[in-house]
Amino acid sequence: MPFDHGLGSPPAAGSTLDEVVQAVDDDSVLVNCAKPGSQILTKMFEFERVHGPGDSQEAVFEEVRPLLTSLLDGYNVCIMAYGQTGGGKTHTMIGSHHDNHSSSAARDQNGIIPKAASELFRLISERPVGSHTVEVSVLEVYNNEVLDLLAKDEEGVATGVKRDVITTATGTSEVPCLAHEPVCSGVEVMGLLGGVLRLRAQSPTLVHRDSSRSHLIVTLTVTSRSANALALARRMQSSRQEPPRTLQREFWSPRCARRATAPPRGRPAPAPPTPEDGPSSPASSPVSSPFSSPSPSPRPSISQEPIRTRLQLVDLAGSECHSCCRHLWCVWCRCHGDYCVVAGVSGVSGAALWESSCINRSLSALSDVLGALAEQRPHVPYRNSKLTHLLQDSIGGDAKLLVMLCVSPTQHFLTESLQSLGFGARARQVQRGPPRRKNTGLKIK
Ligand SMILES: Nc1ncnc2c1ncn2[C@@H]1O[C@H](COP(=O)(O)OP(=O)(O)OP(=O)(O)O)[C@@H](O)[C@H]1O
Repeated sequence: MPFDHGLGSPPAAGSTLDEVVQAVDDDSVLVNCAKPGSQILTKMFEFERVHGPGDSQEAVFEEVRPLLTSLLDGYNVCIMAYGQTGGGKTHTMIGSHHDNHSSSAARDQNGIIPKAASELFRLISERPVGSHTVEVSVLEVYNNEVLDLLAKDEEGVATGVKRDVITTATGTSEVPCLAHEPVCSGVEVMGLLGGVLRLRAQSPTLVHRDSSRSHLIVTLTVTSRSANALALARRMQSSRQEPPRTLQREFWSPRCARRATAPPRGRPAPAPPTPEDGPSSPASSPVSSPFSSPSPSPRPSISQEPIRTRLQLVDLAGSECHSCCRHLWCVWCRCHGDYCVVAGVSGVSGAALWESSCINRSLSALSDVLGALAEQRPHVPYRNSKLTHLLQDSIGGDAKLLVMLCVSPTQHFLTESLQSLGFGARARQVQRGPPRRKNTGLKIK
């Protein structure tokens, strides 16, 4: 990584002496350090897949691709990047050309979010027209506050509106009033994201000039409608009959409902609602309905209700060990809890220190949650931070979860790399139930 050689004296060209973290094969990382005057450290970590510095963004995305099929097959999916500041999380999740994701050079450098968004719409294009609709929401967790980056003020400008996280009656976490934007292509997703990324908190750290000081959570919510419901909708369209007005309420999002009556330019109109979309039966509707005719119609069933699945893409803020504890055997939790506050003596102070402390506390809370889940403790402290409360359903729930660890190979960042690898090892110990598929009746062709 560029910052690896930005501190201290750069190693001679081609030198690997400074590299103490190595990808030894497809699934193993070897940490091998013989620092003069200290004990030799040799430690092996195993993961599902390990990529070296030479691997392209496309190669990394290949790990993610199958999860998008899972998303359309009814699973929730969460992909998060974890690692020290400057370690390559934003590069991995978004890419290094934030502004223009569509030129071919930029496409090579695109990260998981733009690639996943276009792959998702490619997969949707292979399914029956109108069977899937997608909405995007963007949240930032900054200084332990949740900001809705798509929410607009009265003048229609996105400014980042503070939101709450609540636990619903069913025990899941939810953000009331969260803004969702309907999207129809990967380019549209990145256009929206490009517009709001400028709101994301950024400031320099000791090792990274453009460090993101907040956690970013981009969520693509897919609403899928079964083949039966679609067939019925088409029959209605071909007979040019209007659906009963009351049924329009059954779209889950008010924005979708608006779109059903007036689709924006360039977007296909969604299929009209069907009786199976909602609980109101034609008999109870005061409006004369085509479905009250004696002609046979598909029986309402669970499989005909729209289902929602969520793809959460998380670019975590970078963990940061300050120089007060930057030595080989530093215990990582010391600089990820309250101890961080004393790091002011190392040159970080005021707002930057507070930011840093909030980031480290929330990452510490994330690690605590993983620890509680790994040890199958009866209480999992999700609510100790907004980050873990928000991600509760993905970390401990029924989602397919992929954690991407971004580590530096150099000795200078050994402490941080060991900490990140330890976090990954802990995440692997978590034994959850198998990911749960939504709406078993949904048949996807
Ligand atoms: N694999 C890589 N190949 C080329 N450049 C990279 C790679 N990883 C990171 N970089 C570059 O290194 C710099 C830091 O990366 P990035 O912004 O992704 O770090 P980060 O982990 O998100 O940091 P922070 O947590 O401080 O925001 C960027 O300029 C990025 O383009």
